Amino acid sequence: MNQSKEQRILNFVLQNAVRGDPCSVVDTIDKYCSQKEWAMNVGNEKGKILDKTVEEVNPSVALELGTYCGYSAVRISRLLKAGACLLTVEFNPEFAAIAKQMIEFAGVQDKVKLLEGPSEEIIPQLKKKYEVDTLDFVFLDHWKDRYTPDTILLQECNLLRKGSVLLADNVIFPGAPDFLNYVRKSPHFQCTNYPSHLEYMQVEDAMEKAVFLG
Ligand SMILES: O=C(NC/C=C/[C@H]1O[C@@H](n2cnc(C(F)(F)F)c2)[C@H](O)[C@@H]1O)c1cc([N+](=O)[O-])cc(O)c1O
Ligand SMILES: [Mg+2]
Repeated sequence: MNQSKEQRILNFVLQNAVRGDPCSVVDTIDKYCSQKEWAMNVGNEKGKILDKTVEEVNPSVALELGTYCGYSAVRISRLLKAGACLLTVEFNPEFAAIAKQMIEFAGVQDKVKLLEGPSEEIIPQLKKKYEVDTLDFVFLDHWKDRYTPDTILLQECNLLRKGSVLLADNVIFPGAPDFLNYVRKSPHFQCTNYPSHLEYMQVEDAMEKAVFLG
């Protein structure tokens, strides 16, 4: 049974990155995916926008939708203060298994909680089952047609507070037009666009920051 691309990415990290060093894990994934096999990690260029936003917010509780191989979970959690945590949601069991190993190799497992399942199931459980009050930061990088329904669901579940920051990947490519429309038209969000490029490619992309106004 030949290996998946995600397994090859993990193996490359296990053999080439420094155990316990999140930066080396992030750099090693970027090296593999820029030189050997493209993969849908947020990448280093948009990753720097993600870093700046996380540092600005300095979240106590962060949520990521779309773990994939764990690249952005490692990237985000390396910046979290002591006692802060990232909840990351992954739907695909194979990807979740890869991400779990990636997170453990990077040594950030104490800051990251990997939740397996669909967002429409997990989001309504965050308060009672995962003891979340409100979310300080949300990174949206899962299926693009889920950005809007999940943003609405987060509001319905009272998981956002005045100042909660949403950051969405890929609002240009592959694109999330209905999400852009929704947050930019809503009186409850203050939006900022950050032009960038698709990971490992010279294709236009952008990230959108949407601050919840309450
Ligand atoms: O399709 C893209 N991303 C979709 C990403 C999808 C990932 O999010 C998971 N998920 C689904 N639901 C949930 C949750 F949380 F809801 F449960 C989590 C999926 O299993 C998958 O691992 C994409 C595509 C390109 N591209 O260039 O084609 C570039 C990118 O940066 C991309 O992010
Ligand atoms: Mg993405």
